[in-house]
Amino acid sequence: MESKATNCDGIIAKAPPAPSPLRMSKFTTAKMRILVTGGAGFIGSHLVDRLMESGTNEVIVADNFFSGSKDNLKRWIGHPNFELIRHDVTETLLVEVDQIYHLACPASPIFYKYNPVKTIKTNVMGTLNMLGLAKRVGARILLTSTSEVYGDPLEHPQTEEYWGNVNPIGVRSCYDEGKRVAETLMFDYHRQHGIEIRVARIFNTYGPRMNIDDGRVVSNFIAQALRGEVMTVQAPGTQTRSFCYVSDMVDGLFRLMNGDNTGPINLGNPGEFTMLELAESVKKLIEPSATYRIVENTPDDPRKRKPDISKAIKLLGWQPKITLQEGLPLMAADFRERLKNFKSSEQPLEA
Ligand SMILES: NC(=O)c1ccc[n+]([C@@H]2O[C@H](COP(=O)([O-])OP(=O)(O)OC[C@H]3O[C@@H](n4cnc5c(N)ncnc54)[C@H](O)[C@@H]3O)[C@@H](O)[C@H]2O)c1
Ligand SMILES: O=C(O)[C@H]1O[C@H](OP(=O)(O)OP(=O)(O)OC[C@H]2O[C@@H](n3ccc(=O)[nH]c3=O)[C@H](O)[C@@H]2O)[C@H](O)[C@@H](O)[C@@H]1O
Repeated sequence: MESKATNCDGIIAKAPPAPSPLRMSKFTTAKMRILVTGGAGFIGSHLVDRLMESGTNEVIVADNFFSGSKDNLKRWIGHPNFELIRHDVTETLLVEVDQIYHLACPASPIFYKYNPVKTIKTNVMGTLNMLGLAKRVGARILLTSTSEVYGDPLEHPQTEEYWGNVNPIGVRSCYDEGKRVAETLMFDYHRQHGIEIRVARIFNTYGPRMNIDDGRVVSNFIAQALRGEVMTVQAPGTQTRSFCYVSDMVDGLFRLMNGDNTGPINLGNPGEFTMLELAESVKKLIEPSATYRIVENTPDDPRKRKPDISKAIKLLGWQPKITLQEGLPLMAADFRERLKNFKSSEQPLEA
């Protein structure tokens, strides 16, 4: 079967490995079989919901539960179309699938800096293993790369043509450079072996189900505001980010996987806010009594970030629908519920 996908240079790659004979049979009633690595995490579990709710897929999640949790998937455990495998992507995995969404990688800076060597292994060996699987079974593979490939950007907003400004030896490099190598591997497998690839560059995404102690800014501010703690704005507070609500992100990933373009494609919400503005929004929309203070920042924190999403609009017909003003209260409702449950499960211990 000829690959219709064009790569970033507009070049049509050689034909991909053939999918299984079952998949090619016009008599098959089999559902599309989809592997989601990192499917127990924040974005992954929302993606699993979307794939399972369609009713036309079998979904296999492979996750080592480093930053994800079975809780995120509890509504699907036991469903005949769903399988959950405890698996570390730095090891090989042999499963017969048609599509692979490769998300496995800790995403919060606190988590990815915890064991930086493991983060690099996850990005490099994990992506190699998933590409090897894609090659063996003829599956299409999508990598969730990141806006961090642009580093501390010298161009603003960031287009896909920008090559980035990344410190190769800093404390964020395990993630930033790891994802850059993962992208390189995707395109080399595409050019050399004809693998059908899709590369999404995701910009800061937030929403229900983020870990309450995830450490990223939106979850930190909301959890702090709801717990009556002071919000920690890292200096100088004028650094910017563009925040995308998770349902919009899942829709973008789905369109990219099922469209004809390899990417890389920026997926994010172009609305740009300083961290001080974010703290003010949390105060206004969620907890009027909330306060903030400026605290020390970490090295190499990008000073500004905003996606140019012209390609996603043109090639995927995609753009985010949910504004930060709409998304923050939706996330806060989920956090309120979970903090309440946490408190009530703590009570017997205190008694
Ligand atoms: N959320 C964002 O703002 C954002 C932005 C850019 C890119 N991304 C990318 O999207 C993906 C998902 O991010 P998220 O926010 O859901 O993070 P997350 O930490 O909630 O999810 C990552 C999942 O991968 C699993 N995992 C980590 N290392 C693994 C390994 N070696 N083997 C198997 N499983 C492993 C974790 O247990 C977790 O379930 C990541 O690849 C991340 O780099 C996210
Ligand atoms: O979107 C991306 O591409 C990447 O964004 C994140 O990186 P970062 O933007 O640094 O995410 P946060 O930790 O949420 O920090 C955002 C900003 O908030 C600030 N911050 C963070 C936490 C906090 O408590 N207070 C605070 O002001 C940080 O200094 C930073 O300027 C993560 O690296 C990845 O999830 C993802 O790949």
